[in-house]
Amino acid sequence: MRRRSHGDAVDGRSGGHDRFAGAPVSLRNVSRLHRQGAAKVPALVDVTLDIEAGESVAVIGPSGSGKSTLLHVIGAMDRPDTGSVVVGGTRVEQLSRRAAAVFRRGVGFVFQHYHLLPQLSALDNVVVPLMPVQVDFDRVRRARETLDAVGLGARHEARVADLSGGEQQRVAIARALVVRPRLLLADEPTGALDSRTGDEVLDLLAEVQADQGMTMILATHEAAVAAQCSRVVSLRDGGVVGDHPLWDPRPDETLRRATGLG
Ligand SMILES: Nc1ncnc2c1ncn2[C@@H]1O[C@H](COP(=O)(O)OP(=O)(O)OP(=O)(O)O)[C@@H](O)[C@H]1O
Repeated sequence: MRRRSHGDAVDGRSGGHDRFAGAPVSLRNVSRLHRQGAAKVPALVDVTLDIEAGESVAVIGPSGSGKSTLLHVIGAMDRPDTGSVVVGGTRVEQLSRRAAAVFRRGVGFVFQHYHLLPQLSALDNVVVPLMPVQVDFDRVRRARETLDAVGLGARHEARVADLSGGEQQRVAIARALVVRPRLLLADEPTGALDSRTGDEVLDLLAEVQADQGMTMILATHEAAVAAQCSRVVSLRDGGVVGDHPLWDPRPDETLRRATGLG
């Protein structure tokens, strides 16, 4: 895996490396029932999970096992029916709508389908998350530096619709990083990419996570993607059925043994 030097900061401050603390994440007995017409679908069932500050955790499981719902309740995009979600000392499930919106501004989200504004430039997309907040720095400068850090130095002014899938995902990662998140949530971040481009995006995510020290939670159903993280949590039918560190220097092997995937 490529590693950037520590002097090559991603966070947009000049003057070298600027690592900041990740947020610990703690879920206690979290359940979430989705309604589908008359039916009730248990998306999360009594999930208890502790993630340390700065950990990188893959959440794996088959389609419908609750991976996205888990990320959504951690990131205040959805609210559990029961249980508690604490992120960096904040009781997320108790936040008002307004407070949840403020909380989300400090979380980096990366989605499978990028969720960018396609008619705007790469630069404008990265500036957008900084617009609602009072800042004492130059937004455009920080956005430019963040795009440079994800390898898009030459594409600032390009319309997102004209970029390749891999470039679009890099813009989405820059958009997530520009707020200097203490928590990065990535939902199938390589799901729409070919394997080579997907590997490059994964390398980038692993690099920024290691450089900046934020907590990262990455949902995937691919063993090779999960192997980029230091711990794998397996979900099935909304419940945690496995939780393994990936300590082996051959993570694919460890993952296969630990989870039966791959
Ligand atoms: N907004 C929603 N309304 C109704 N049902 C939902 C909603 N979101 C998720 N579900 C259901 O909850 C269950 C868990 O879905 P979730 O998307 O969290 O799983 P997943 O593991 O991320 O799946 P995939 O890998 O296919 O994205 C599924 O049965 C899904 O159909």
